[in-house]
Amino acid sequence: MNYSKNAFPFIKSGIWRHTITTKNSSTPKLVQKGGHSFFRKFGTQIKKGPLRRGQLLASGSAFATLFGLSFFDFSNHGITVKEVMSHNSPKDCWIVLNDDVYDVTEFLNKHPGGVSPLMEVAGKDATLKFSQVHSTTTLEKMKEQLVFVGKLRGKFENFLNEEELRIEELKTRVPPLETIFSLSDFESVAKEVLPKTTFTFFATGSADEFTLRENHYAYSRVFFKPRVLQDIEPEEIDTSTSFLGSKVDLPIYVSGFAGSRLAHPLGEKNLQAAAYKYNMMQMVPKQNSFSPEEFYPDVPSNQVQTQQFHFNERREIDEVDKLLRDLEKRPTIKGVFFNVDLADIGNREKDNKQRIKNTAENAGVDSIVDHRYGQYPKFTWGDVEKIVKSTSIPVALKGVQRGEDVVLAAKKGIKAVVLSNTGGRQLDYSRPPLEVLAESRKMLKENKLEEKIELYLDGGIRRGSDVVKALCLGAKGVGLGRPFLYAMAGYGEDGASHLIGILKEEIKNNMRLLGVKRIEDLNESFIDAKGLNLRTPRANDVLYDSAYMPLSFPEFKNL
Ligand code: HEM
Ligand SMILES: Cc1cc2nc3c(=O)[nH]c(=O)nc-3n(C[C@H](O)[C@H](O)[C@H](O)COP(=O)(O)O)c2cc1C
Repeated sequence: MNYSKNAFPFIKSGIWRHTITTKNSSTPKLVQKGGHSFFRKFGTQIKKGPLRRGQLLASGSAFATLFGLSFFDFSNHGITVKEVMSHNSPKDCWIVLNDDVYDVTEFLNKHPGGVSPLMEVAGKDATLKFSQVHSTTTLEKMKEQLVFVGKLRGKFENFLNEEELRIEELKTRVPPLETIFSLSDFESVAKEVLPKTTFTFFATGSADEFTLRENHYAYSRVFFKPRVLQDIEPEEIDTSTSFLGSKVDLPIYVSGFAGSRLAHPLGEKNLQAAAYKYNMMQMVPKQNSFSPEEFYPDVPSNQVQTQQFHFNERREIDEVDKLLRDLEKRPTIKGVFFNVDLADIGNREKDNKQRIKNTAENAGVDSIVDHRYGQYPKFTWGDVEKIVKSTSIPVALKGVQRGEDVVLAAKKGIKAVVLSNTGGRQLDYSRPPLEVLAESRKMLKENKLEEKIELYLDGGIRRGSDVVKALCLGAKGVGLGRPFLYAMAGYGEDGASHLIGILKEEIKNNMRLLGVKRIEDLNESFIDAKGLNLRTPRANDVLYDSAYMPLSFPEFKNL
């Protein structure tokens, strides 16, 4: 399957016309609830609502063929849609993936993403939802865990539900990109144009979200000490630096995360293109929704990328050599970042609540019990040592959270660490990475190891000033996660590029005002970080706070 952007130039417009032309949807509603009706304009066609998936473009079937789908099946063999739909409970759950019907009842409690995402598509065609989070590789690797029932006969009649209709309409009138001035502006648009379940998956953190909030607020505890009257021409400001030996034009990178295709159909490809445009590093996620065969043909050989990887099963640790050999052959990959804060999945309570609510509604049951804990395999310093010895690729760790571990990593030949708590999605009350950075720099200096390892950090970075503060405290570079998802949600690749442009200008502006010409000249003398560890009252950050979603309490039933 080729998802090359050139094949679908209109996708760049940010309007997801094609998403409603496929038959493979996760929301098969045989009747349109509520009878919404309004005029909608698509190119030269004007349609009057309620929209049916597949109804849209005159060339719908040709389009579907491009996606490797066929709308009609005239054979009498296979399993009917009605039959599939009757297997929609936790005790008897079938789903359809690419016209193959699977019984996933046994798999429900083994699914690393939990029971509820599967129950959301119980008795339905799960192809689209699956492809938004997984690549075809995931299915191939795990097929033996699913029970193949047979081929689907016919097609699901899919209508857009009310939320989807509202979103499609909103997407035709998102604010012009020129009116997006900050990363928070992107977030406000994303909150409107993403389904609630998706926004909740992106935005929320674990438990009471103290870490999620502190990640960001830590930056507000550091102030600048500008140097005045410097002999610097405005155009002399240079934001370039080097990451793991490769030159990049910005000290920021797009982090590796799941779910890009939930934000936009071209997900990670948008990020790759925008990162290349700015010569900014892209960390390619393990959970890339494109398989390597779909993803890498579009990647120029001089792009700067790294690979993020985590282990879902022990087998993957034992077979890590294969991964390393593959990565060694990829010219763009400058390092591999292994997650080290995944001894268990974080308690993402808000996300789970939202999913369970959705799922229970869809499945017509009161509640769903989700088992997500205790699924990750043991991954130790011993494994890390073996990996370092067995590859020529620089090995790095993502998710380090204390100075002692940074020192240990440097001693064991690790080339870089990302000080990260996975954006507040793992252990709540983990400290903000900015604090860990200050601690780590000090401990590396004490151990004379500061030249041995590069320090990166991510979590809560929303302004150029945040970036500059982290660099002053000794970070080589900083990663961003959610802002890229939000930018893509409203505007696809253009949004991702605009986001980088905003940060670049903010960084340059901060450097000019600080009296600093080059990234390597930023140091601790430019900041006052005395308050960094004082997690005491703070001034409200209005933009950040207004986008924040509070945790909700259980609701009474409507009888
Ligand atoms: C039946 C076939 C499926 C298989 C074999 C499968 C496999 C997996 C695997 C291996 C992961 C862990 C990924 C990682 O941590 O690297 C995962 C996570 C996940 N899956 Fe699935 N999955 C399936 C179906 C689905 C469907 C149909 C949905 C959505 C409706 C879904 C949604 C998710 C989500 C939301 C996550 C968690 C992502 C995260 O928190 O990072 N999965 N799945
Ligand atoms: C929706 C979502 C999914 C994520 N998935 C992963 C993942 O699969 N692997 C990983 O290492 N980090 C993952 N992350 C964490 C990011 O890589 C990054 O550490 C974090 O988002 C940085 O915080 P920020 O979002 O505040 O910028 C995910 C983050 C989000 C928001």
